[in-house]
Amino acid sequence: MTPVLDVEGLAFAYPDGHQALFGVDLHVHRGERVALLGPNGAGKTTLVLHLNGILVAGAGTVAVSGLPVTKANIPEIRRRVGIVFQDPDDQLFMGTVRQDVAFGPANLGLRGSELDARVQHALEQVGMEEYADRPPHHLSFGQRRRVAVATVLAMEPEILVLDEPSSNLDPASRRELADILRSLDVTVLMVTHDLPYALELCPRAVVLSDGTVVADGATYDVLTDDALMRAHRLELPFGFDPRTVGRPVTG
Ligand SMILES: Nc1ncnc2c1ncn2[C@@H]1O[C@H](COP(=O)(O)OP(=O)(O)OP(=O)(O)O)[C@@H](O)[C@H]1O
Repeated sequence: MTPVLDVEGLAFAYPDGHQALFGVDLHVHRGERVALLGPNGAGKTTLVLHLNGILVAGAGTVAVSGLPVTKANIPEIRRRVGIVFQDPDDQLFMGTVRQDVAFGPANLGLRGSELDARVQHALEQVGMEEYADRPPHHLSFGQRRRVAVATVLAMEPEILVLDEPSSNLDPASRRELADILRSLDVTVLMVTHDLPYALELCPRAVVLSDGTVVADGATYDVLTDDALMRAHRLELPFGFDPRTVGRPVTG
């Protein structure tokens, strides 16, 4: 089966010459939830920005369900790969929640009842249907993050990429978002420094360090590999022990 995400030998240097990625390989299959871990400056954001063509590979290839990420394919790639950025305010700019969620599918040409149904479904998936007519800037941060997820889900992406989805959420909102993400029938790639969240949500973790994949395996195995964790500046929160929590439940 073709992986939904196929990254092969991806290397990239920024225009100032800083080499951020060195031959990264990453293959993700449909329905997987994968945590992308690594210390500050490891290259996680740089990798993610290649997945929908914001950055273009210096060397190597990126393909989504077999379609290469190239300039010519960018409109279709952006439909297939939805990125939820860390700050929801980067993604919400219309007068109402409904308008924000409708923006992407309307750009794809959806109209009328088809568009309404798409918006309604996306809002239901994140439990925000009651807020459809509210201005996004009147919502709490956690509610805005959920709406940002809905704007991406409304595009019916093949891969949902989330950058630090648990940041700035209170414990209840954090858990609610985890429940939402678990309930979705979509492939998830989640960049996070929140290692308990990675363990809770993602059966698989990939560790990037200095632009290279240094580990790719079961999240539990990664987080309990003390030497690996120390070598790549990955620290569990005080008092958190994966051994007492166990492995994430699949599905
Ligand atoms: N526009 C840029 N120009 C030059 N170098 C950059 C640019 N953006 C990022 N870098 C460098 O590329 C490397 C990888 O950065 P990147 O933001 O991808 O890391 P990250 O793993 O996402 O880090 P963090 O966890 O802090 O968000 C870093 O050394 C960073 O300083």
